[in-house]
Amino acid sequence: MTAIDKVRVLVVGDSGVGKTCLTHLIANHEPLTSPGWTVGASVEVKLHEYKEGTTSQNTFFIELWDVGGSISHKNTRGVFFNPTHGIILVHDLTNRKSHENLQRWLVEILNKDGKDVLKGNELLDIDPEQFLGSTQIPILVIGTKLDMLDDAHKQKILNRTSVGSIAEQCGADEICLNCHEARSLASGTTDSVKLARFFDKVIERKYYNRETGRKYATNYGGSSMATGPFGNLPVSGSSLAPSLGTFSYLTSNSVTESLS
Ligand SMILES: Nc1nc2c(ncn2[C@@H]2O[C@H](COP(=O)(O)OP(=O)(O)OP(=O)(O)O)[C@@H](O)[C@H]2O)c(=O)[nH]1
Repeated sequence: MTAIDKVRVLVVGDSGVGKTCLTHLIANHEPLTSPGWTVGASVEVKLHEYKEGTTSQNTFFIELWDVGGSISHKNTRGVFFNPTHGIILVHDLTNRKSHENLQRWLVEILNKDGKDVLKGNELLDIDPEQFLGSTQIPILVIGTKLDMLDDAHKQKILNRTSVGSIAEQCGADEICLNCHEARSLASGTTDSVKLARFFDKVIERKYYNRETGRKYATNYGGSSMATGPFGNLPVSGSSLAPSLGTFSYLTSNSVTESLS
């Protein structure tokens, strides 16, 4: 019998940047071309192999919380931010403003009352490195709609360094992709490796002792139940692969919590 630990990753960014398409691609390995507008938050779940191929390999649930980006829900979406074990900051490569706004998203998540960094509605000049220092929450920056750039612009983006970008300021990796293309995150690609490394970091921060590298003990009540993303779920234990069938509704259907 087995129990599977979970981490909660927020997927945030302005409305329309492609968070729902991206979340679907990460969780299902296939594109979603006609997403609905997200009201509140929708959750997709995937199984991730921590440090795959090493002696430390272990299976975890990753909950991907796709938080609706509409400004009209700004005052209420804070309910989705706790706890936060990792953050995926999403921007649209064809919309520079959506990249500039990522700093606001960080402020909103990490400093919910905006104290010291917001003056009225204006963002004061903050240093994300210092701002993040105490939290050490792993961050990944993803630029979407790569397919909508002309070749010259695409090359420029793919060849640019992260100097001065929010990714550099946060010490984060950066991925640029087309969410409508399954191959964008196909296993073995550089971007899929970056994504796996990010999930490993999130898991490590929550479940592993930094000094010893050992996993903290987790204590579950029933040995025939796994703590699933939305509560306890029966697990067949002898092999993980068959149990995936039991969980398939979690990965194929989104759960939407409406705030309105
Ligand atoms: N061409 C192209 N279109 C994309 C890509 N990613 C998303 N889109 C499109 O962008 C639009 C918005 O995508 P969503 O995933 O709903 O965006 P969102 O960030 O979840 O939006 P909210 O729910 O309002 O927060 C949809 O029409 C998507 O099909 C991409 O990589 N390339």
